Amino acid sequence: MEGSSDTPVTGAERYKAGVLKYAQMGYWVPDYEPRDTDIIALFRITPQDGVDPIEAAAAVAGESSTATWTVVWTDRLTAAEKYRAKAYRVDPVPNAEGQYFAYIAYDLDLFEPGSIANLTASIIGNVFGFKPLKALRLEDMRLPVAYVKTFQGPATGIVVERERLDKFGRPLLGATVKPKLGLSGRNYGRVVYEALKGGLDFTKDDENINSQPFMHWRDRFLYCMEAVNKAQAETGEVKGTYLNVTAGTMEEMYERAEFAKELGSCIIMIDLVIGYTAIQSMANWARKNDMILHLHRAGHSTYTRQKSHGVSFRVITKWMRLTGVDHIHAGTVVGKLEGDPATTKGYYDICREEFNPMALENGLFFDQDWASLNKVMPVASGGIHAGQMHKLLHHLGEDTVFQFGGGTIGHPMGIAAGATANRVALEAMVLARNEGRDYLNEGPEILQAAARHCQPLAQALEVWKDVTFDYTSTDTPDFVPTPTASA
Ligand SMILES: O=C(COP(=O)(O)O)[C@H](O)[C@H](O)COP(=O)(O)O
Ligand SMILES: [Mg+2]
Repeated sequence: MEGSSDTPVTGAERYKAGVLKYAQMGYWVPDYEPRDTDIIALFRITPQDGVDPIEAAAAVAGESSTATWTVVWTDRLTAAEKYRAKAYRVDPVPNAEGQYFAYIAYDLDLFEPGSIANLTASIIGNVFGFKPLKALRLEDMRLPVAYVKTFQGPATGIVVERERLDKFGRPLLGATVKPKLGLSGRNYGRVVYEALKGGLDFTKDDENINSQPFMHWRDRFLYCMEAVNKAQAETGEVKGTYLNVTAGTMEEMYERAEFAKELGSCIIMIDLVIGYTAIQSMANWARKNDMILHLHRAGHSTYTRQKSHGVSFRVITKWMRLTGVDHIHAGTVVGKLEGDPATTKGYYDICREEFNPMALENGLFFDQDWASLNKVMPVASGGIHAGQMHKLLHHLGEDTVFQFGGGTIGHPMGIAAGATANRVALEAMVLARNEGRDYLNEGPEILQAAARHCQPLAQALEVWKDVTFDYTSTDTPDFVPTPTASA
């Protein structure tokens, strides 16, 4: 797409006081070839009626890098041509009238090394409120190796986490303690103990458990670690409970993390709502203290879920791999919360691959090299139960944590029985997979066969047999796989 009024104004005219279109100021460069060191952002733009998509893309490039609404002569005191972000490609979004994909390249020098706060202050700083746009969504980013290498990446990573836990060859199992709020420390610890003793690897605090009047944080930590130690002694397995250290200040979070360490916990937890800088600080702390760091993505759906406006969760996942969390909630596909299968696969690939090739059908618009940063363990959580085990293993693979809150604690015979049902269902499914069976299609029979020798599983299948969450996804990819010649 080109038009004469998009042509950059050059020479003395360019810096004459007044207002030029963003494209004329040099933020639209259709023949630009991004450099290997450029950061590239892909935005979905929905211009206001009558606004030219190219000018809208140039405006986003301008406002997310050096521009303001009018020409400023002080540009001439800088290497302005280098620092200007460059919109270089605008494509209509398939099957979505009025929406366009705009590709924008940013010079590496625009960003402070190792700071998500700085990256986001530019890329999602002012532009989302820009009047000429009806809506704006950051769909994906290509992060150059030169930039990736300025971050520490996951403090522990999947490989070392498995070594510390001494658990291999199967997904890990967890449970969120329920009810979310209100239990006293002693009752809370009892849930943790029963779930771990029953067969789970982990339990976890919910996102909103911090230090409320019904249970102060030190009580929670003390009772939880007593439960972990007892369950470890009785099962001979390493167990963990994600102690949520989320608090109102960094000082308070450090104090809670130190206490978790003092009590011998192998893992702590934070919520996404604490903010990028706090997450990076906690990841540094976790690396220094040999602690696994679990991230609950609390709050993300306020800006990730709608397709036309906000930030895609794939971008948040990329930022989180840089910051250095070891676990991230990434969706279940089959559970109670948003998660289209193809889109969710994109998130899981970002967590676990060394290199992500472009895969438009999974929402991945760029090749992404992770430059040896550790891998993040994706966590599947939210409305899942033992009867879905074949689907979970099929969609989400082996290096993941399956977390059943209600699906453990709601078991008719109690928490330990709920945990046993999940462990037996998982082991039966992994065995079937390892034997080369078509475990996805034969899943229900495999579970029924295992349930003949495991009453807790039989009861779980009976009580939750019809529970599914079949709703239309809001966040779906815009591209379907191109059929191959032989297909
Ligand atoms: O408490 C739960 C799940 O409880 P339950 O297992 O009882 O449904 C978690 O907060 C959600 O999974 C978060 O969602 P997501 O993982 O999508 O961020
Ligand atoms: Mg929760």
